[in-house]
Amino acid sequence: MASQAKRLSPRGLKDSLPVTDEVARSVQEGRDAFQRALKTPIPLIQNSSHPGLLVMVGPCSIHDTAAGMEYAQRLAAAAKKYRGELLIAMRVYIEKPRTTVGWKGLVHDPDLVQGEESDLTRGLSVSREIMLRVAELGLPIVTEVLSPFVLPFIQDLLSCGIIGARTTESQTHREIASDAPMPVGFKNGTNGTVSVALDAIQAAAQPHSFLSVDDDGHLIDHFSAGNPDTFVVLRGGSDGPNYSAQHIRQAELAMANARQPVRLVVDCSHGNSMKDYRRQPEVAANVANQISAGAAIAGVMLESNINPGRQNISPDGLCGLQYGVSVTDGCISWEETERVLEGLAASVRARQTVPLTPAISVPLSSMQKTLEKLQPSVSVVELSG
Ligand SMILES: O=C[C@H](O)[C@H](O)COP(=O)(O)O
Ligand SMILES: C=C(OP(=O)(O)O)C(=O)O
Repeated sequence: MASQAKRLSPRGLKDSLPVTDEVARSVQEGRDAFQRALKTPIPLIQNSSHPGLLVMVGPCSIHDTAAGMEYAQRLAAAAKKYRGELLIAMRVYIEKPRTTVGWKGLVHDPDLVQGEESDLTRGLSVSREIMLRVAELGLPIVTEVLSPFVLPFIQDLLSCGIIGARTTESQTHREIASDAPMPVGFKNGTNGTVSVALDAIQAAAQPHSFLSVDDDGHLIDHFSAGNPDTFVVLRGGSDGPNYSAQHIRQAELAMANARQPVRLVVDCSHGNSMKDYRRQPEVAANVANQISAGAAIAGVMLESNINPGRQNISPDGLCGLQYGVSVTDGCISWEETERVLEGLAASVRARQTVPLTPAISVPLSSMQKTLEKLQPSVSVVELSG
């Protein structure tokens, strides 16, 4: 028998777990940094105003908030170490879209009771709480935007939203993206079709009238302004991976044909790793090579956890599980993640040491103008001799 419905309001939860001014500032800085990272390609000369390569990294899903926080602390240190080269954001995924059925994430089932009646009210609260604690570390948060009813409880803590492969074609999700106060990435479809993500970014850029939920939990007739800060995430699909240089060029061309700015992120997991987490470093290394050679890739996504692999949910709930191991898709270990981050940072450095000697002779004044347009912090000086 269904239990008695409880009334929930985003305002009630936000009042019990409020953001401080410092957290609000840090979330806004994360949103701005994402915007800048997407707007212009990683510069060929070091430029302090560009935040570097976007790296969205973290567990496939959060099921144990203590392990999630331990991961966040490690990642916050890495984010500091690579500041200026990598813009690191943590995947704090609290909802999981399932191909058929399965655990739907911390929001829906915080006690891992799968199939039995779960405590969604507690799920919302522990999900907001871990996001708040991660944001307090100064780490930008990225999550999949799945339920339109969950988003108002956590939106103020997000620096970026992702619409997953199973919902990129959904009008509801495109409407939500059109109203989001942050950049939103659309994944290609599960079968590998990129055109649906391109359709989505065009739809999300437009204003929409749609039903939404306000802070008091009431349905409202809402009007969105349209979101120009969207991007495509290439995640591969059932027809194989789509991260090769050829795939990147095809995607760039498709975006240009759709009159969209080229903003591409490669997901090293899912279809691109052929669902084998151990392949993610190989995908990341390939992407790193492309980045050092100047490819128009704004960022990468990685599924990573404290310990490698995955495990099935045990009937004993959290007590029956190995610490720091995913209960959804397999993840690379923290040690492997450190190696991948170093490789990505090295690719940004390599891109920025490409010799700038022009192959043809151009007048100094015109070269100076072009360079200053591309890199406002650079000045060209004439050398004698
Ligand atoms: O990223 C996670 C999974 O790929 C996604 O939730 C689908 O999982 P499933 O096919 O195991 O249901
Ligand atoms: C579900 C996910 O990805 P996708 O939508 O690409 O399957 C994910 O990144 O957790």
